[in-house]
Amino acid sequence: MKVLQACDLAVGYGTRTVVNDINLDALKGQFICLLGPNGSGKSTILRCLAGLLAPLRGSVYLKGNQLYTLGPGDLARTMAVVLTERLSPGLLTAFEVVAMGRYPYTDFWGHLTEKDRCKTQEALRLVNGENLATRYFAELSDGEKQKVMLARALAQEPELIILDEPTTHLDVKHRLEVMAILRQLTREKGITVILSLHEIDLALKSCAIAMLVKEGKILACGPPEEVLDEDTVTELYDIDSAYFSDCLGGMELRNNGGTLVYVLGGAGSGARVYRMLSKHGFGVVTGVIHENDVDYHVGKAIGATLIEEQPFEEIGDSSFERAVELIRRAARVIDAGFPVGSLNLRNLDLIRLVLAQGRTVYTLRGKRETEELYGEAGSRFIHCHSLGDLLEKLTSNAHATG
Ligand SMILES: Nc1ncnc2c1ncn2[C@@H]1O[C@H](COP(=O)(O)OP(=O)(O)OP(=O)(O)O)[C@@H](O)[C@H]1O
Repeated sequence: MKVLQACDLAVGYGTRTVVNDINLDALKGQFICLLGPNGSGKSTILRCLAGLLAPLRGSVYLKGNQLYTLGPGDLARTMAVVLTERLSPGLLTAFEVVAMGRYPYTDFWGHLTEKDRCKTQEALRLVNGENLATRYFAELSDGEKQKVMLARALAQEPELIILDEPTTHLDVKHRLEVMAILRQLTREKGITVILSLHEIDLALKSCAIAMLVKEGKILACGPPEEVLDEDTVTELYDIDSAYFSDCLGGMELRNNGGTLVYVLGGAGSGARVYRMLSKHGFGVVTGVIHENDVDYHVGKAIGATLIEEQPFEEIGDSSFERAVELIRRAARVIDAGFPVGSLNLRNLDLIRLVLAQGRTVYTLRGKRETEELYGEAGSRFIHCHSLGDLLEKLTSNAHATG
């Protein structure tokens, strides 16, 4: 069932069109997210879908009816809107603010019936905010206020909720909590949610449909798994200092080179080392790494030089020889403590080769483990007990010749 429909919509202010050609079918229980750079027009679209701004062209239908023909009561019983503007409700408690959401159902004087009180309590429960009921709204934190505003929208018992940047100013816990609540509402209560977000990873993990807005038009609209690929995200935000990995579902800051460090990683042991090195201005080379390894994807996302091997293949001669060449050029070599199996045994040979040349290898393994893996040569490593320790040793003059 289509709850909200936008047909050939153009939105803007006065004579200025902000976004053109918007078409959207929002179905019952669907979670839809608008993504785009600052000023691209997400809020303007949401205001228009919410009936707060008249379209420049085209139409919006709410359950089949032209939005602008509906009276405020009908509208409020179907749609709730949570915008970014902060509410200043004087000395009202959170319960009283949530109860304001009952206005489509109360009498002229706004008297709350027992049912209204129950619905208000229920809305607070749905956002895990029962403990906030008696506190003054003005004294709540941003995250708590956001939950209360969401509860107020729920108290309206709407079929559709429109939210503008509901995760802004929230810490990671509250951000995830708000998204989890919204997702639960779509699944369990069949409420349709349309919101704008700045976090691509949250959109990817929560929404059924992502609408990408840029420079006056809709760049793409569809399941985020399909529309949020590396090239589209780069185009959407004009990013060149970071890279979006659709496999990892997040951004990585680009490695800008510097002293070249060769990292032998695998199975996630390399990822945190790459990030730390990249952050501190080192250039990262890594391998031999299998193309299905998480370290491969992180390495690729930060722009490290990769020496890769086919998934589930033993390390072949050509990748081994390339690794030997790049290790020779690297100023430092790090053994990130990767698990050793039949497919990556030759990475141990690479390390043995470096040791045989009289060079230093920094390792995150314990002494006993290096002795087990490398025999006598195991005593020639520089052991680092943490990433901080590794960084200190890498940068200290004592080991500058690495
Ligand atoms: N009331 C207004 N009158 C005129 N122009 C406006 C008004 N509100 C916003 N704009 C302009 O419309 C454009 C789109 O703004 P909008 O707030 O919709 O973008 P947004 O994608 O939500 O941005 P952000 O991510 O920064 O919140 C901007 O150029 C903005 O300056």
